Amino acid sequence: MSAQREMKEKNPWPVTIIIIVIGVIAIVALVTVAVLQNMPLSQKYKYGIVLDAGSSHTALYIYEWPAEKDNNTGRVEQTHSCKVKGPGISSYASDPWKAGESLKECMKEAEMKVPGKRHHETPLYLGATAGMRLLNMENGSASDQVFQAVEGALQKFPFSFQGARILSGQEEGAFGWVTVNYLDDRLKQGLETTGALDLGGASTQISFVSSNYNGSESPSNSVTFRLYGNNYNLYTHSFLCYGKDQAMKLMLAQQTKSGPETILDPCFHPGYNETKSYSDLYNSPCVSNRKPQGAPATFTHMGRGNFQQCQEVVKKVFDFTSCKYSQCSFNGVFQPLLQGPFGAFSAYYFVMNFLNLTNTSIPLDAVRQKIKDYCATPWKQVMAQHPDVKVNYLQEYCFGATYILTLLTEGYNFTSESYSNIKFIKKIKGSDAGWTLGYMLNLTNMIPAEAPDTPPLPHAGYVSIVTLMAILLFILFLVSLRPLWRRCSKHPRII
Ligand SMILES: Nc1ncnc2c1ncn2[C@@H]1O[C@H](COP(=O)(O)OP(=O)(O)OP(=O)(O)O)[C@@H](O)[C@H]1O
Repeated sequence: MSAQREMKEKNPWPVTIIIIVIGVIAIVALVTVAVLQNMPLSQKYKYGIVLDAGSSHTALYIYEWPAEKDNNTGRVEQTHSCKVKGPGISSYASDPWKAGESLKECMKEAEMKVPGKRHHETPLYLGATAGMRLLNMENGSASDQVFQAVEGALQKFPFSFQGARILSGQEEGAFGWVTVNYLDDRLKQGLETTGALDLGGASTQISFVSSNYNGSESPSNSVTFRLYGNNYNLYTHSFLCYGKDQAMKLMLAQQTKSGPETILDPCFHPGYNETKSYSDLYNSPCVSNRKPQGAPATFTHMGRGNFQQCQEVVKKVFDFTSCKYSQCSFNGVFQPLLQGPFGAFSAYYFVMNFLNLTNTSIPLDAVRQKIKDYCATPWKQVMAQHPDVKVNYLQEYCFGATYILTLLTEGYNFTSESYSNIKFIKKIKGSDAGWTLGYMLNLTNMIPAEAPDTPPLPHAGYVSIVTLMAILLFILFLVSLRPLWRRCSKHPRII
């Protein structure tokens, strides 16, 4: 009986198996905890809405980011955009309530897109750009009334409305630059930044960091940022009246100085023939003081389709005669030496994309030739080739492309070499390039001034080390049981 008990006590296998099972369970539990610990709890998101009230139209953007990465390094993404039907809010000066009405459809869409339980905490901003800047210059009370109407309409929605205001040209340029560099991940990583070129309807912005600009020359062009622990001294300038639509008015004003009844415009296709009103052409503060005395009510706008002549007329809208700084772009505005890559968006993209010219490795001479051929194409043929393109856009691509090329090369001094540093872009990683994202990131303090503390090990490294250590400990434990194994193998089992 006692010999039998001794035999039972000396059989170590059940104990060993139990130890192995417990050990395996312990390893699995440890690794599971390590994997789960650092995972986002449940995917909760926060939202922000920005309305870009531009001169030509208003667009609504919804941004989304993981709630636990709020105020940190979480990637903010555009999840939805809505183009407001009709013109920009500045066009409703004589019917301000319609400006508010116009936003309702997109706002209702936003109500559907943002989860109901997040509505009240979702900030809603409206930023107006050059159209409202011009209206405000021209008629301050009309601009106030438009804002009242817009604010009244937006307050009726369940979001956290943070106000409607006009952005300065400097803000528009700087936030466009923040957007591009945030989306490209250049800020967090402290990489060389990308300059931003924005061509709107009524203004155009150029923003970039140049190592030979510290803000001392022409300080009004300087914006400083401290982002993720890096200091940036940004050069930025917004040219009011040099957006695509207002620049066209400047160009047409050049050709109608003497109040003619007909103009043969080199920037429009041969065969183009439209009757236009002088008061519509001269209705903006960019040209109103140039309206020819005694001009007839209308003029016949005919196309000639000549790129070189168009370029000559376009050049005349820039003033290259005076510069009180070490160097200027145009109109006496300081500009440091161009540096680094550039992202060109809004109308830069629309126009160059239409002409299949977004590839900037195409030599400038070939670009010119393509625009030349396009401008010379008869208007009837252009319309027949592009039945799906809105005529309002279609008629302006010849002027648009000539203006873009002239602005870049003569205005900003891009050369045949530096032209290839430009990338014509619409979106970066699914988000539209423009000032809206940078504006929201700034107002929600989403980009920290200092680099956030990062854990000493990345999550994958942490999990690997925990797994490895657990396996090693288990092997050590098994090795420590060696005397038991030996006993087991030296004494054959007695039955
Ligand atoms: N698909 C398109 N093809 C050609 N031109 C377009 C297209 N879409 C918009 N545009 C034009 O491009 C220009 C710039 O448009 P965008 O919406 O960026 O300017 P905006 O915000 O209205 O102007 P601003 O920023 O000066 O207030 C406008 O003249 C607009 O009419």
